Amino acid sequence: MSNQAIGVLVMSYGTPESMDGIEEYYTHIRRGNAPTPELLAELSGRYEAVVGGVFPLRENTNRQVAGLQAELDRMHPGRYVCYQGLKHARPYIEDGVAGMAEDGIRRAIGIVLAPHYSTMSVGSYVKRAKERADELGIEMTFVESYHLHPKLIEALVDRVKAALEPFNADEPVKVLFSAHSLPVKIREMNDPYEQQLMETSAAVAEGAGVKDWQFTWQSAGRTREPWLGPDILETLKEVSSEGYKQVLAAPVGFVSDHLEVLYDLDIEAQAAARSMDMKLARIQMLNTDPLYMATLADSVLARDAWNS
Ligand SMILES: CC1=C(CCC(=O)O)c2cc3nc(cc4[nH]c(cc5[nH]c(cc1n2)c(C)c5CCC(=O)O)c(CCC(=O)O)c4C)C(CCC(=O)O)=C3C
Ligand SMILES: [Fe+2]
Repeated sequence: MSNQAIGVLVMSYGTPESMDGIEEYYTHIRRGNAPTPELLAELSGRYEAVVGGVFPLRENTNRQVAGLQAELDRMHPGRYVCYQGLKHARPYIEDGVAGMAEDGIRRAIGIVLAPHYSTMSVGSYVKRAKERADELGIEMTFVESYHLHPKLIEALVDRVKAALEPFNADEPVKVLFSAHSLPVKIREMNDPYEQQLMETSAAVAEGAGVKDWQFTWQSAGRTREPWLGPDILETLKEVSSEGYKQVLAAPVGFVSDHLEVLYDLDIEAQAAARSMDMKLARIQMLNTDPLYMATLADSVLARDAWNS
């Protein structure tokens, strides 16, 4: 059975389904190596602190996939069918590709719910999808990044402006753009991740009229190898020692409310800022912002080589 529709594999990091699923999830992230009891307890503690039985990334990813489908239907009724594929949870990336094959899809486009390309992030999603698609005879192309898409920048500019409003306008505010750290070894691979993040940050700062900003990393992994820094906790100390009392966190490397934002920023960084007597606010995440949904849809259409 052949299906003329174009499959759209929407890929995201994935999150456990419940507290009981954290060990399996963490084992998958660690490539099959079960975490030590200490590591497991530490991660479970972070989820417990924010979610209380709900894992917001799952709902948000579901809503983003539905939002993209609706936007594609509006632009090209009936041409595209979205499937979900997660990196570390079910439905896995391979399950999403298999679902397309079951429906008779022969041609597909892959896109990741993360704007910036790294071989260690988007590159690994693409590799897994492509391997399964090759096995199943699906012709597949990929959106690699969309970090400077004008609608993405506009959505982030709106959020920075809105989040700056409640600050005291007579005192300086430091804007800290941030993203998930990666192992320092990406620098040897000529990886575009850092440059793309700097480009997004500079474009958003310019659009929002922000002059006083810097980029910082967050959420480095718990491994022995060195990760990109400085971490936001160090940067907050530095900014405090320079005399700042007001800071806005703009985690432009993420598109959804999830652990790295709700714990690492809203609980951990917030506590650090409070201890230094600084006011720390955060921009709202994109989630299903119509401008973000349009960014994804535009990027899919631009990759549709079969569109005559
Ligand atoms: C680049 C990047 C993004 C952004 C791009 C993208 O979205 O893809 C991202 C997002 C996310 N990372 C997340 C969670 C975790 N990441 C971990 C560990 C790791 N992340 C890495 C990279 C990234 N991660 C890497 C290189 C590791 C080390 C292990 C490995 O080499 O793979 C660990 C293990 C424990 C720890 O180290 O903290 C957890 C729990 C969640 C979901 C939160 C939720 O459930 O709400 C999200 C959205
Ligand atoms: Fe991560």
